[in-house]
Amino acid sequence: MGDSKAPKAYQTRRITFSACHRLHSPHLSDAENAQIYGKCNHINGHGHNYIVKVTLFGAIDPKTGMILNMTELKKYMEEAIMQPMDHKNLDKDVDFFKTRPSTTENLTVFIWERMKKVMERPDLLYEVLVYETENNIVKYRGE
Ligand SMILES: Nc1nc2c(c(=O)[nH]1)N=C([C@H](O)[C@H](O)COP(=O)(O)OP(=O)(O)OP(=O)(O)O)CN2
Ligand SMILES: [Zn+2]
Repeated sequence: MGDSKAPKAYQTRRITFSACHRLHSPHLSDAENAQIYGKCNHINGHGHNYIVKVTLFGAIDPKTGMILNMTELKKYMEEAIMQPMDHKNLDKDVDFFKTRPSTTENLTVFIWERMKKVMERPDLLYEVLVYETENNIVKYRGE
């Protein structure tokens, strides 16, 4: 069976990491920041146990039975997500968030861009889903 006729599937791996941040935009005044972000703008910051789900979409290789070995995906997620963000202060330790607020929306974009850089087959990347809390969830598909 050629690759074009192989069935396609979605493959997801989940990881968690811990980080602290505060919501503060360099594009807004202190008063605007306080008004828009409220308690999340507090100077002391606060922490989250983030959950990230990365989904790939692609053909199931007829020989291996896999889209991508989960061990490879784990390695990519370690490099793209855990190394820069786990147990870090997102605003101070990650350059990406020095020019934009560390919202969950921007986290999904950061993870998407990092995954694209580290993956050997970046065309397989389909979706990045981030739970900031169990109630606050953002997904990004590179649009
Ligand atoms: N659009 C966004 N809005 C908010 C974001 C965000 O990333 N994108 N983030 C925050 C804060 O970082 C904040 O930590 C949210 O915490 P909290 O309000 O405590 O979380 P919950 O909504 O889960 O808490 P409840 O108990 O359900 O109130 C704020 N806004
Ligand atoms: Zn927060």
